[in-house]
Amino acid sequence: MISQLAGTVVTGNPIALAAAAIAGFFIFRLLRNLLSSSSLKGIPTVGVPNYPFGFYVGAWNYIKNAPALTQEGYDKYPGGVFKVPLVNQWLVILNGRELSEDLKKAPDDCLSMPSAINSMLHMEYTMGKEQYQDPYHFGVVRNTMTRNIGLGFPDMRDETIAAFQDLLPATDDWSASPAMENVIAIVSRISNRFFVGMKCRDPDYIKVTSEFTIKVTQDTAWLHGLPEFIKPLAESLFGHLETHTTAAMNHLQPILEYRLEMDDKYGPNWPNGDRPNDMISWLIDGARGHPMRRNIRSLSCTMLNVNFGALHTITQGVLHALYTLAAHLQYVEPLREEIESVVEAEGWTKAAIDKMVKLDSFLKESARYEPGTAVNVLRRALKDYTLSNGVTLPAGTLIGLPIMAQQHDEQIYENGDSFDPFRYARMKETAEEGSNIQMTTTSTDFLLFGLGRRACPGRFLAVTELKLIMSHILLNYDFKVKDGVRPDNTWIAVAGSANPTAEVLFRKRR
Ligand code: HEM
Repeated sequence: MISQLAGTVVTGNPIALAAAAIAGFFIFRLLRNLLSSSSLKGIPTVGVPNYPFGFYVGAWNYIKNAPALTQEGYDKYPGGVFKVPLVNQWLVILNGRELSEDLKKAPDDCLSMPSAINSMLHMEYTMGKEQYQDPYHFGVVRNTMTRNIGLGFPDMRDETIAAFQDLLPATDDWSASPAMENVIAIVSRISNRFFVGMKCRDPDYIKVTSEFTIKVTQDTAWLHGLPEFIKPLAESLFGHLETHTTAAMNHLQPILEYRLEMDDKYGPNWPNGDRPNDMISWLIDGARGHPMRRNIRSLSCTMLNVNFGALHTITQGVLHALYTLAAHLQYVEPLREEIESVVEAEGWTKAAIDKMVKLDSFLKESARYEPGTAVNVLRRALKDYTLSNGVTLPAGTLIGLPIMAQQHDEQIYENGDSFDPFRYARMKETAEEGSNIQMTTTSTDFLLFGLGRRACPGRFLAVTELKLIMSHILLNYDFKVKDGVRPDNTWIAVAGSANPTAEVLFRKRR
């Protein structure tokens, strides 16, 4: 059969050529999976039937049931490791605090975060090749942006009020709001007020930034199924990167041209201190002396990437918290009381937001309980790496931590399977002076923002925005979900999402 097919291929029959290419592709993948599975053979497998092509059946099972299968591996191998099949590779999951510490301590040239993220998000096709090769904006987010949150706070508060007025006007009677659509637009308005000033009021710009964020996640899903050599072509034919970069350039070109011209003349010290203190200026600072970064196209694409980091994640955080609160209205009053008394004493300042301990606890518990992913803190072994339990991960292995199972573990959290909104506020009351219990603190018990040197640098902005948005909702609206039932999350493989189509009912607070 194979020799017949080979013969027809040689004579140039196009159908046979296509069939041979597809067969070759699957044979190549099967061999690759068999080879990589032999190098991981000491590591137990979860969810894969023991017959030829079982890998693919297992990968399909994992797409449908990742949270349950990850939990199964966590329960079966406490403190150990196990592997699950993704469509194109194995994912090795490290259970428990000690192995999480191993991952945290490992240097980047052993366990690499960018390499792991690229293979999951296909960054070069979905977010731009230069963003993957030269992610200088990570440093800008970590340093300049984070230092400026306090200064930007009054604008972000102003934008919170304006965005809610425009997108969710408070009405006397109940009215239903498509939660995800409105929340992503509100998050984009507030974040972009901080990133680009009043440009955030341009609805088309907000549409471009929000759509880019959604498209990266959508394109990532279908690119997973394609062989490497087809991806550039597929993305240029069907993908979003070029369209959204051009759209962002159309919006940002006049602003960027002016800023670059002034930068040529004065550098960072404009006359009268008139230089806007925003993401565009901070990126230009990071791009000075680097022609590949310092041009309209690259800066526009970087702005989209900064938006991607912020919008999807903060939107998910707000939606999970909002759905949970709307289905558990008994927590509304204690939160309102705290917010009102803090604001009465301090006004609307960043320091006041930092003092909202119950709100912080509620949001952290919401993220502990519903982290929105079954596995995170992804890394790829760049060389063979031996864990503290003696297991060696061969070079090339993709690894991650079982955030959902670990954050629900009753050995780590008392009643870890129950939602307890003020658990962290209580911990803070009894903790020693200076203990870091707030949401921005990363640890092996709270993995939402990752771990170690690669932990999310945007988390201080994220938590500020989450608190701004939730405190605004709590003080200005009554809200509920239909029948009082929390809308179900949706899942594809390890990626969960707060329900994308649910409606929340709002009215002016009575
Ligand atoms: C609730 C909101 C957010 C969540 C849950 C979140 C989560 C994460 C996680 C899990 C990582 C990987 C950490 C690791 O593997 O150890 C990460 C990295 C990163 N995040 Fe966030 N993030 C959020 C908001 C933001 C915001 C607002 C920004 C920027 C404005 C941002 C920018 C970044 C960047 C640049 C990295 C890469 C850091 C590096 O590799 O050095 N994130 N984030």
